[in-house]
Amino acid sequence: MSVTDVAERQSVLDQEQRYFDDAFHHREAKRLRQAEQWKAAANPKDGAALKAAGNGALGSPEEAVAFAKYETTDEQTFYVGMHLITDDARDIVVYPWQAPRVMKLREATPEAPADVARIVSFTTTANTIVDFDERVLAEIADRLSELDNPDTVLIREDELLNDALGRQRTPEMRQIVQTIQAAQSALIRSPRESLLIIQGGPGTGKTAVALHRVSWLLYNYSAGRTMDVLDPDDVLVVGPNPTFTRYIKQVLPELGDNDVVQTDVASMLETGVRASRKESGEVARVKGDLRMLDIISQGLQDRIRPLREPVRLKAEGFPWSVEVTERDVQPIVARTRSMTYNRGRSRFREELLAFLAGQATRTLKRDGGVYRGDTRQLFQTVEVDAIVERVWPQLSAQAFLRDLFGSLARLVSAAPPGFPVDQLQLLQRPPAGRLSEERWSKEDLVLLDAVQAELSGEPIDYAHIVVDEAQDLSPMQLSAIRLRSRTGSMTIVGDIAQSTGFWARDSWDDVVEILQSPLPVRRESLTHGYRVPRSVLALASNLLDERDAQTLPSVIVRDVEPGPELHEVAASADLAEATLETVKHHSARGHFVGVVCPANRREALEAAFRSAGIMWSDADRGGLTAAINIVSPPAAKGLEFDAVVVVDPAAIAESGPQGDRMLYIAMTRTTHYLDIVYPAGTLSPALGGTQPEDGAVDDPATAIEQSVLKEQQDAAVSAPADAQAATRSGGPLGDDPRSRMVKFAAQELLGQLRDTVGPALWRDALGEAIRLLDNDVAR
Ligand SMILES: Nc1ncnc2c1ncn2[C@@H]1O[C@H](COP(=O)(O)OP(=O)(O)OP(=O)(O)O)[C@@H](O)[C@H]1O
Repeated sequence: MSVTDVAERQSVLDQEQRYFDDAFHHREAKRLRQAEQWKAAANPKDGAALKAAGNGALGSPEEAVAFAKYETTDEQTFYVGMHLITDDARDIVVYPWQAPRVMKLREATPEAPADVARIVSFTTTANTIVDFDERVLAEIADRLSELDNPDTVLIREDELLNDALGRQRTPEMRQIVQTIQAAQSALIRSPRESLLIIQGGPGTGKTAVALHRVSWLLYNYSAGRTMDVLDPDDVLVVGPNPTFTRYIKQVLPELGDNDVVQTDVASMLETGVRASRKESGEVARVKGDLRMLDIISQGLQDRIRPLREPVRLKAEGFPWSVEVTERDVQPIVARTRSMTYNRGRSRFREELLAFLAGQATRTLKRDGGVYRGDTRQLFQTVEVDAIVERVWPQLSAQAFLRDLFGSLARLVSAAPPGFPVDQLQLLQRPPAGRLSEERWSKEDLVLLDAVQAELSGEPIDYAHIVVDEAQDLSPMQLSAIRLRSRTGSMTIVGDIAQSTGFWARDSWDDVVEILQSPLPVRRESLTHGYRVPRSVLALASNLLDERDAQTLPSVIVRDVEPGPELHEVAASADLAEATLETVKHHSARGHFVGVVCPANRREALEAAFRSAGIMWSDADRGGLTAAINIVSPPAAKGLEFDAVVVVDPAAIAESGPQGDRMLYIAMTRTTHYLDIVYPAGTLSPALGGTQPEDGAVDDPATAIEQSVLKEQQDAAVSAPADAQAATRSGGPLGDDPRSRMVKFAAQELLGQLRDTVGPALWRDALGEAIRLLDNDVAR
């Protein structure tokens, strides 16, 4: 850069810094005014409320006022920051990132600049600008017009984004406001009144988008902006488990949104109990089936019984009594049984009393007696309650479910026609001696919640619900979420190729159906991979079948060295030590490490860590509190680390019906380093292990590889000598001009492949290219 350039840059920087200082002055003056208002508030509670609101709206005094500036073709300027800043005349000095006008500006690209001419991004320390980067969209567009894949090039050149992605990971996810990409922005601000489903491969930013969308909604539906106000505590964010919730929980507060309810599916439920029982897969399947709703509903109806024996109730202070029979009770039950169970019960009691009062009045009239009080009080409460209890027993959700599971007859009677009896038998279990001793499973909690809703009506509902990692939810879990949605306005994010567990699915169709939103359904996808390095994704994608491979990110932003490292150990017994060495290597370099370890290896690994004096946190229990974290494969969902060590991949892959998907999830948690530690002879061919002896093709990824190999061999047999030389990889290439040309052409080809299709299809595509080439040469 010439001296003049440096001087010019400095002068621009000084000018921008003056703007920043001025904005800072306005923001801090407002903070002072607010502090005065809090002090002047009538009571401390009002003061605290004002303070909380003010803090959210202003951000921290340490924060830079802005992170970007947009100049439009008609010479308007928009400074953009985390929070709105106005001057004394109430003119806007800095726009908050969620402002609709700003979001539109941020979706400008060189190809579709709309009215954006120039974008300046600022790098700051507190409110001091240390650097800035400017992009003139028209100039970039000119440069890119020559290229086939401008989008990819642009992303690779985006220093701010690449810096953000290359930063060391921490135990908590961070906000990404400054680098939100155009496609992400479009989803963040898609209409509130919809059921939005976002599908995306690992690390495409689904969680980030979902959380920033919450912030966007809260800003754009805040008081003063609309009548249809969305309060923070009217938004629910549901994740798969408490570890995930802890991982994401700082993003919204960082964005200034403090009171959003963030939880996991089990904690969201109203049950009053904790899960302490584990179900087999087949029981879990039945318990997650939506037909359980019918069983619960009918099971409760079955608890309302006829009054088999007539009951005589003595009228106090009079020589007569009133008889209650099934004929008297039956019409009352018919009128009240469509209500929720508990409401129906209390209405039944009221109507029973009204019936008794009517009988008493009639008898008094007949006998010429006089009673000045309320005739309902002529009868003993305990006697009335005894009838109510016989007809309509009082039930808690736990008591009901225990009784239901304790009796096959009850289950059969409650089940809808055609429900297989063997499945009902799976539900049957002997009740514990006392209700407090009953042990409940995760699946039972969802049922208890559904019973609770049938007993006493729907739970607290929310105006907007975000569900992350939604691909694994059972129909009953989805139904529990639906119960909590006031209008059907929801954001559902996940990845079908990461769907595992008892309710693993291959499409979002049933999710849409079960959520039954009356609002328009929008299905969107995110296709750029921001987390997983190219080489890691290439390896992990071998685990996917062809359909799942279609969900892979089509543009991969991260391209880092070294690629995945495979560590073979001679004997199983050495696995823990080898893992320990790898972990030590990373922690010595300050990497945030996740060790994804299957259950069968856990004990030995922990013992090795203990005897080496290594501190670690158990992600399944506490959270990601240490620099080294041991994570079970299911708990790894949604998390990310600088370095991931996968222990015994074969054991992970064999852990369940979607074991390969589970291993894929484990491998794709890394932003940089991946180490796979495995006992000799156990690495699957998909990950580069040797073929099974009988040559059996037991996994579709291997099938793809084999078919390519075979095509290459066939081609080698039939093609002329020159073509054979060209198609075989041969030995390492030299540095002569011909070899350099070949290398260059190969790299070009590879680059084009990367930019065109996902890694799972690369080999196929190359195979096909070779076949076409052979045909050409043969002609
Ligand atoms: N525009 C962006 N700017 C900076 N960082 C980003 C951007 N988009 C995504 N990221 C980062 O990429 C990483 C992956 O994002 P995120 O966890 O939201 O992906 P995901 O699609 O939910 O992944 P998974 O399916 O594995 O759960 C995170 O660290 C996130 O902050």
